[in-house]
Amino acid sequence: MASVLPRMVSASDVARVLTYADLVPAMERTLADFSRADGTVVQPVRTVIPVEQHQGFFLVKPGYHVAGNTMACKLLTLYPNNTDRPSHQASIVLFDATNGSPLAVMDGGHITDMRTAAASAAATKHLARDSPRVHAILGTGHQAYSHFHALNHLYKFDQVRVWGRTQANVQKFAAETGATPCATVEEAVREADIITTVTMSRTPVLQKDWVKPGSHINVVGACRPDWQELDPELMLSAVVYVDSSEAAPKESGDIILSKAEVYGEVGEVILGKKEAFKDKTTIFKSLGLAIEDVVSAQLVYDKLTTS
Ligand SMILES: NC(=O)C1=CN([C@@H]2O[C@H](COP(=O)(O)OP(=O)(O)OC[C@H]3O[C@@H](n4cnc5c(N)ncnc54)[C@H](O)[C@@H]3O)[C@@H](O)[C@H]2O)C=CC1
Ligand SMILES: O=C(O)C1=NCCCC1
Repeated sequence: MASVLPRMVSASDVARVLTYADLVPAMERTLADFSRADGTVVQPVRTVIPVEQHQGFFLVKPGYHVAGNTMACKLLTLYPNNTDRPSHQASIVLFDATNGSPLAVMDGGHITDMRTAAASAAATKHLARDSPRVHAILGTGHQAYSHFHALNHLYKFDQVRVWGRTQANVQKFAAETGATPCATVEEAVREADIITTVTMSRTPVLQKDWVKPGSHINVVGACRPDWQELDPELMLSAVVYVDSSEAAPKESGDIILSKAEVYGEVGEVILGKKEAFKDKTTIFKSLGLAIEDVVSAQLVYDKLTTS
């Protein structure tokens, strides 16, 4: 058979068909499937190549969802100093797992934003106390916007607060979303029920003393072994959940440098294998699973080919 060229899928194609209504339950199932550890998901810890000459990183993330017969690889660059383009740029190649043919080459930026936020929403659903009233977002970049929308999809908050290190960006985010702008992290997180850290910081931005006991914290930034977003005392005082207990001790500076114990994977909580300690302060340390990209890419492809 002659080779067939894969379909090109743009960011606007993705934005047209991908919704949190589909993605939050899909990521909930995917986190659980990953934690089955029975071969349902085949996924190595990602390869990260430092591009030292340009202060960047090149990440390669392949995954195969056996039960879903879905296979893809995300190629992602992380250039924290970019100013004229996004700090994270990605392409996802989706394959037909039956015969190995490439089906599509997709823009991976919007998928990364949305699937990360949907995974945090799924974790929050299982780890946060019921009826949270205040959500505090630290950071004003792509993930700040996607987490604002994904968490709003799940809950009706009385108030969403935002803090960022650049006040102009805080004001812009507030004007665009209706969130309450905050001048300091302490002001943003005071009495918050849910806190989401989505910064590119390499040193802690969130201190233990500012956090209400019993809150839930999604820690989404700091994907390098020497980067942190949280005060080590906060890490040590909370119950720490991760997406992958294989990747976390290799990749998460918040875990490695604080020496915090990982209680379990959020997927194990969803499966009922581990407890959700909702009465305690809970942390979901997200590093991002390749299988989240695989399942999201297949969802986009299915929607585009059936609509
Ligand atoms: N866990 C996961 O699956 C994923 C995690 N991420 C991580 O989430 C974080 C946010 O990603 P994006 O929103 O796409 O990036 P972005 O570049 O769009 O936004 C980064 C934000 O961090 C802020 N920032 C930079 N340095 C800071 C510092 N020293 N202190 C406080 N704030 C600082 C910037 O002002 C900006 O608001 C990054 O750390 C990124 O690597 C991104 C994608 C997936
Ligand atoms: O899974 C991803 O995609 C990412 N994870 C950590 C930060 C870079 C993007």
